[in-house]
Amino acid sequence: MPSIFSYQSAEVDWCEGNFERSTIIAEYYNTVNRTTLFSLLLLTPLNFLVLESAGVGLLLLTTASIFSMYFHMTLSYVGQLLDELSILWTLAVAYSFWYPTIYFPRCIKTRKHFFWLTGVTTLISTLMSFIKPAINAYALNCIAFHLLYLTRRELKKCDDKRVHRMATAMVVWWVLAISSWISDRWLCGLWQAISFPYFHSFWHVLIALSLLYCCPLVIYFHVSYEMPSFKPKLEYWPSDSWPVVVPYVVLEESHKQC
Ligand SMILES: CCCCCCCC/C=C\CCCCCCCC(=O)N[C@@H](CO)[C@H](O)/C=C/CCCCCCCCCCCCC
Ligand SMILES: [Ca+2]
Ligand SMILES: [Zn+2]
Repeated sequence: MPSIFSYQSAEVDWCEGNFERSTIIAEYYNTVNRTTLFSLLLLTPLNFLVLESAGVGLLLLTTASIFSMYFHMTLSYVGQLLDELSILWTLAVAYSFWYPTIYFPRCIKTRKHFFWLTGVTTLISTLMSFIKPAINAYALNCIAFHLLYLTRRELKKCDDKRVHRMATAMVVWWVLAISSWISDRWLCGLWQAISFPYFHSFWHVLIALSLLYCCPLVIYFHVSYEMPSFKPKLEYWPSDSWPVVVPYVVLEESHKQC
């Protein structure tokens, strides 16, 4: 019986061929393409200026990215669980810190109670994730649908064009990302037949781009709900008109918009 640390002991194997470009890296392109890390490096200084707690989220996202590299390098059972559980706990921390109070379930009165609810739910999910690891990634992807629902509700109340522009960019990149993820999972035979089994690599790039827009939006709504003495504004670096931009949040004098 192989050890849980052994190469290829994971339940999941992505479409890219194993050990084709290296003898120690199972899926070369899925391992070396680390856009998440690069985009986070860009986001870090910009977001820290606004919200100190964003640092925790960024640290967890960086950890998730490193575990994902380890997973694709080894395709081990431990690698798969580290990859999935680090995403689960990052989402849990993001929900506990930044989930708007107005969306709390009726029985939850304070953020402290919500923190406990998130903690217990995540702990139970962590234990359940060992039962059938192959379905964990599907469950994690479903969380994006809840984020889509929240975004839709927020956009209905908000007429700031910059917020709508950023949310559109986030959703467009996410649609492309999830299409690539599903293509790699379900249509691998087809991609191998045309010698192009790299859609999981595209997923890494595209989900990182979606997160690049998601993080400032999360901060924007957090500040507008929980820090009423500030008015957040979404900006793009170096300027709005550039084709490639880094989005970030600035705080102006209080005058609530959304
Ligand atoms: C100020 C900071 C705010 C941070 C809030 C953002 C919280 C997002 C938390 C985690 C997302 C990490 C996603 C990176 C995944 C990289 C690893 C990976 O590719 N793993 C795969 C295997 O290698 C695995 O199969 C993938 C599993 C599915 C992950 C699904 C994550 C959904 C996250 C939702 C993204 C938001 C985009 C907006 C949607 C409208
Ligand atoms: Ca593979
Ligand atoms: Zn991956």
